Amino acid sequence: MSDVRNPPIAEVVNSALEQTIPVAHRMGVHAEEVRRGYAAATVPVEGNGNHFGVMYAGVLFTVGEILGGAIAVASFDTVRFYPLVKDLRIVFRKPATTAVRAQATLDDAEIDRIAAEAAANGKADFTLRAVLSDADGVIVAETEGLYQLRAHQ
Ligand SMILES: CC(C)(COP(=O)(O)OP(=O)(O)OC[C@H]1O[C@@H](n2cnc3c(N)ncnc32)[C@H](O)[C@@H]1OP(=O)(O)O)[C@@H](O)C(=O)NCCC(=O)NCCSC(=O)Cc1ccccc1
Repeated sequence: MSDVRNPPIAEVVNSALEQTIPVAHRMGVHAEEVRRGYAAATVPVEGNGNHFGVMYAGVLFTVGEILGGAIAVASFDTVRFYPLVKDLRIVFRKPATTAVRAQATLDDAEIDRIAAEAAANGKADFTLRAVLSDADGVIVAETEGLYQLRAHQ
């Protein structure tokens, strides 16, 4: 249940995405569920194809990578800190011919470590792994990103 003053975090993320990363919004990347330690986002196949009729690699990269930002919004103090990505590896396991859903988790102990380290040092690195699945639940790609939570200057 939400109201205008207290929208669900996924709505906050979608609004922020539209404003701050419009290229991802234009792809149709949409945060579906976001809470402390968990983020899931989807992207449609329509408009996101490539030269041999499957989802373009950059679209898969984007829907996986964006979870680092979404999970940070729900898990950390974004008034003091912002997330960035330092490194991201992606494995393309199967061609994606349907909408794709990406999801990632961070456990409580890791969230606490990152928050404490960022508070003490002004920055904290963390690894986030995402799994990308098609409409039949087939894993089409996996990502492993090295992110940093960094204090605003
Ligand atoms: C900051 C760091 C990650 C290095 O960190 P560390 O290894 O811990 O090293 P250290 O802290 O020592 O800093 C080293 C040097 O960097 C300088 N510096 C710091 N900040 C700034 C600044 N703002 N502008 C200019 N310079 C800055 C800092 O002063 C220092 O300079 P110095 O050596 O003293 O002269 C750097 O490699 C970097 O900016 N890489 C590019 C990252 C990038 O562009 N990613 C893609 C965009 S994210 C995205 O789009 C996806 C996304 C969306 C939503 C949510 C999540 C993800």
